[in-house]
Amino acid sequence: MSNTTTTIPMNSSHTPMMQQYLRIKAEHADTLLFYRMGDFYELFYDDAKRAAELLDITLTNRGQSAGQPIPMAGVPYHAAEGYLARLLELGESVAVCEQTGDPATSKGPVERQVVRILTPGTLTDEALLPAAQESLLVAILPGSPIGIASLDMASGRFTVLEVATFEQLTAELERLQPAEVLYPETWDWSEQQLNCACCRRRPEWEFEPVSARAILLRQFQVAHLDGFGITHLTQAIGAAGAIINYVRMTQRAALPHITSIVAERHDDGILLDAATRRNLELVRSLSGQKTSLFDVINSTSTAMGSRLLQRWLQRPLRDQNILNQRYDGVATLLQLDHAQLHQQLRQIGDIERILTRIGLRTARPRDLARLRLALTVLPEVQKTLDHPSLQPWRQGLQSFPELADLLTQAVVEQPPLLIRDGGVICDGFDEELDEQRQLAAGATDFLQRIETRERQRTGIATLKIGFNKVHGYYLEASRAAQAQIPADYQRRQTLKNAERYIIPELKTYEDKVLQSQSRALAREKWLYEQLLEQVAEHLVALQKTARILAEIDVLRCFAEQAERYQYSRPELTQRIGIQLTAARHPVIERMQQEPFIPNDVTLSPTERLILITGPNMGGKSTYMRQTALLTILAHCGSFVPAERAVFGPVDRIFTRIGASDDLASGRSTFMVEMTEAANILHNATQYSLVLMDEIGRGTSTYDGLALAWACADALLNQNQAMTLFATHYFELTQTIGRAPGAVNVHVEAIEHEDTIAFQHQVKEGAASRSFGVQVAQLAGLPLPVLQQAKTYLQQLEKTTPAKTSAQQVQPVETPEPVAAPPSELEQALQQLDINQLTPMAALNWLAQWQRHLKND
Ligand SMILES: Nc1ncnc2c1ncn2[C@@H]1O[C@H](COP(=O)(O)OP(=O)(O)OP(=O)(O)O)[C@@H](O)[C@H]1O
Repeated sequence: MSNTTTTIPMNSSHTPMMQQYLRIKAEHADTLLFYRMGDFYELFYDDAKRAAELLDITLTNRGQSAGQPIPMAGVPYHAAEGYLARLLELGESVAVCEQTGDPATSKGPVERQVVRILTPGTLTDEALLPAAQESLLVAILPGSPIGIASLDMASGRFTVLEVATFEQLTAELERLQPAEVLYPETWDWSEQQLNCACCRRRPEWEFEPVSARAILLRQFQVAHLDGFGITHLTQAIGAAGAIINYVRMTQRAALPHITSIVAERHDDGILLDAATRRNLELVRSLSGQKTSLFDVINSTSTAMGSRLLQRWLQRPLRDQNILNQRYDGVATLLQLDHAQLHQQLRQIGDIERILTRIGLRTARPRDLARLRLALTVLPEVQKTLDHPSLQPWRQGLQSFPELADLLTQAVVEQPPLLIRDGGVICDGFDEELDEQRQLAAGATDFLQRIETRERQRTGIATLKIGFNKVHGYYLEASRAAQAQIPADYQRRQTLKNAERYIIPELKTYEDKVLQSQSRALAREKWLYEQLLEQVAEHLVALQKTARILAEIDVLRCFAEQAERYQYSRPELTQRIGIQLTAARHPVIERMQQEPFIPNDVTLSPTERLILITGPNMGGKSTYMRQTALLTILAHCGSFVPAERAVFGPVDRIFTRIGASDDLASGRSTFMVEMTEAANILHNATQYSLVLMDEIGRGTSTYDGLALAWACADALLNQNQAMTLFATHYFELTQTIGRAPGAVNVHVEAIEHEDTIAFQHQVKEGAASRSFGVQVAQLAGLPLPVLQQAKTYLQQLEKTTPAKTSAQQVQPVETPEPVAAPPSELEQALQQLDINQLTPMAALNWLAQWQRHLKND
């Protein structure tokens, strides 16, 4: 965010223009001011220095004012969009100040006004917005509860929710990834805490719930907010009011495209905390490469579909009815010609954002041409979707034949970029426009006749009529033809090789041409505005259609993925648990050359903690992550990469994966690890899926082991969560791994002549060792170091056998809740039916056991 404090004294010794500039700048102290001067936007003083630095443009001086040189930098008006886009991407905001007065009639500097303020979270211009991503404006009202409102200005989607804690707020911010955050000025959170490059403190009163309510009532033109189901969300209403206030201030226009507000409940979706979202790389990969879940499954046909897919992945739903409806949709689309639907949707394009620009009356001619194409394709889409299980979507899809006709009649096939240049409205659409155009064209014809006539009169074959802004129409002849110039020609301009002349007749027609041209342009502009008004009358219905099309686009993408990669339809049940048969990791299976080995997962109340051991690189993390990713995919409505997948209710997914220092906030690897673990232990329930990867490894062996043990125990016996627990502490396989409700599994590896081959197959039972040294060898650790490590390992195994055998961990006291697992002998004894036992059989039984124990 910029801090452009202009250090210029306001005094009357400035030139009149600088006085005007400084007056306007004073009202926009914290934004860059683009001040229109002719064909340029100029920036002055500190703004100029900042823009020159950020945009790498030349910093110059524009004379002096008040005895001081004025630093200045400028960008050409026609190329402004590119520069604006860069500034906004850097988190800057820009106030655009245009000339609003008529230079011809102005005394002193022409009148200027700020017509719009562009901020990262309030963009609607196609050129300034990333197509595939939302740019959300979020407002936060801290308190109890915390109110959150978010607006996607470019589509008009406006939502509110309330959360109880700051952790939940952080999780929501991680989900929303706002482009800009507003919060009360008295609140002291930093940009880093808010996870946003552009944070703005706004006056407290803008968040005041009573006046915020009044603002919303006015915006939606309703008497109360009951219809939106948000009446009780006082804090969220405060935040929503602040958003409308801010957007009105920046747009300086009505906001007709914001027609409703939706209340989200924090727990409607599977809750994912901030760390989990990052760790699972749902829509962004940690490395910044294109390998997030979204990247691999996104095959949507429209940008609005791609943005919706990201929203769904960020907020998996819990409502099984909606999910089943989506599965039905995907299953049906699989049967239909979804390639054809893809083609149709591609033609429909990003109408969601076009509609917003129509609402704001900033739509450009090509927006209307694209909307026209979309409306023409719509009946075909309706036909494609004519199927009973697609009714939930098909029903809401309207077609707009009259509007399509209107746009066909009104707008030319390939309109120019801007209405300013004319040529947008079709001939025959409006009589008056036709008349003006004919006049302009007639006069042009006349000019051509003059040209032919004068060529004949003078005998100069190259004589031609031209036009420029300074001299108007002129006759141009080459220097060589000077001798043939008649006496009634008046010389106007001398060029290197030519002379330009006027004759009185030319001037008369010049006026006619210019007048009729400018009248035609004015009429065209007026007609265009009328056209926008007419389309805007259907805005609400069109927006609804756009929303449905975006959903269809995502479901079609799910169908395509399911078909291409053999995904299957998930089954949902009310019984707690997750069962996956032959499940695959949706990202890794596509990224790597080697075939992916599918694995099963069974989580249920009786097998609720799976303790995973095995060598480094064996596939433990992959196994855990794929379970979470499949759960998320299924709860978006997608099919999943597994032969069979059954999900009971899931309320949250927690992960404690990977080790990263959070140096920015001064937390070490171990501290981050423990903070995340604490969050899990406080919040996980029996419906939660918990992934714990090598907890405790950030500290000393015994501390780590003790912590891992205690965490696993709590998850198993207190939280009773569905837990996947990967560890290198083999001791746990003998303790926790044998407790009721827990199972040991291991990933296989085969050791061969000092090296190791990974099977990536998850099997029952515990692994025996880690193969750390062998994996280090694969990683290319120098041979002498490896040999040394092997020697140390042998020594350690002799002197500190605690690392390798279960009995050796006895000194570590078993925590209370873990029942010591019955030994084989105890189990056999329990099962023995004494009443059925003869003395001889009893003796035999004893002897058998003694032999068995001696052999061991
Ligand atoms: N089921 C599988 N099929 C094929 N390849 C797999 C499978 N699982 C894992 N891999 C491959 O093995 C690599 C290592 O897997 P992963 O990171 O899950 O191992 P790990 O056991 O968690 O290792 P560490 O203990 O070092 O963290 C993966 O990047 C992937 O390339």
